[in-house]
Amino acid sequence: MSKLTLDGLTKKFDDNVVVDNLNLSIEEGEFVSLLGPSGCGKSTTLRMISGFIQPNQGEISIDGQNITKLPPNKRDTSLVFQNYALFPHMTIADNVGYGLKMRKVNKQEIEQRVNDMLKMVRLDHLKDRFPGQLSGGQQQRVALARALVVNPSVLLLDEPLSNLDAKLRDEMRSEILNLQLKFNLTCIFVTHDQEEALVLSDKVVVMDSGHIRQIGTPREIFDSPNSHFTADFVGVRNIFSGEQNDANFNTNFGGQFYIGESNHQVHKIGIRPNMIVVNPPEEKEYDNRFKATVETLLYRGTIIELVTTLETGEQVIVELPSEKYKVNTVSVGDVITLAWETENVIPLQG
Ligand SMILES: Nc1ncnc2c1ncn2[C@@H]1O[C@H](COP(=O)(O)OP(=O)(O)OP(=O)(O)O)[C@@H](O)[C@H]1O
Repeated sequence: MSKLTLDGLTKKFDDNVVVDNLNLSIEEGEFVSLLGPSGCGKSTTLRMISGFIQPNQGEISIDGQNITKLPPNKRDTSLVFQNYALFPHMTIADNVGYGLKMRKVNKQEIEQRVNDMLKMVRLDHLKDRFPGQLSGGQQQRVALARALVVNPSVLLLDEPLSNLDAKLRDEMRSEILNLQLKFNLTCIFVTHDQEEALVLSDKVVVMDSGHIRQIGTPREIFDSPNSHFTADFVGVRNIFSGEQNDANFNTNFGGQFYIGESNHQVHKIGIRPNMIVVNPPEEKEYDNRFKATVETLLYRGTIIELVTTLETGEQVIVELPSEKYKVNTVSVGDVITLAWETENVIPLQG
């Protein structure tokens, strides 16, 4: 039996359907990310699971028990918010112990569990402070401790890292993963950041306009996005529309790319910018080799980004590793050769 099941979950605000007939099963100990752009219904889904929003239709079950109508405090879930949502006039220890107090756990046990949890997130030395006296990263660790101290069956995380700077975000990611493994937690993590979803998750659920577009392991989502939407979301910046003709793909611009045999008709293809080779040696064979003019060049630290145009008019974005292509190897206006292997072409269903 799955730990958590969403069955036909639907939420409307007035006439606006923001979550549309969502079906999803999550296994015990699984870390699942809901990944999608702002407004696609991720937070609404999480709030329905936690009980803060009632669905119009559908059912939510934990361990096979229908919890759809239960109030938040009767569900075995904890929600961690993006803005921490700590109680400003309570000490850190009281914040962490709040859920236990509400559950009428005795004082001595509360103290013990709060201390243990604060040690776990390395904040026991700050337990008498107030939230305003802590940094953003520390406050987020308190919020995590507060969520975990009640031993939830399912931990719900709503963009918990988006207010933190890059370095702290990395640290918190590891912290969350360590805690998840330690407690074998079932986690649902909402994010619009593809890297975060890929790093943390066992399973990624890509959402668009209230619908699930794709479910897969991080590797499946990254290597084999099934649609234009998912491909675009995970960094496949070159997507061409057109028609397949045997092993070739004729783009709407009139270019012809070799894509090899395919089991089904392909109407779009994608190629990652880092999979395109610039000025390969003449003797090296590629299925696809085209002349292109460099339109813009952007130095982005570890990579150099080129926007180029093929003779047939397709725009092709290329990312070159900076260490390999020194300054002035390629300049704006240059006509260069682009090449890519057929195996790096991603067929898209739509
Ligand atoms: N209480 C509400 N009343 C009316 N519309 C709402 C309400 N809450 C959310 N919405 C709308 O529902 C849609 C989905 O919102 P939701 O917060 O679930 O998206 P999201 O994917 O989590 O986006 P974000 O990352 O920006 O939070 C949006 O169009 C939003 O404006």
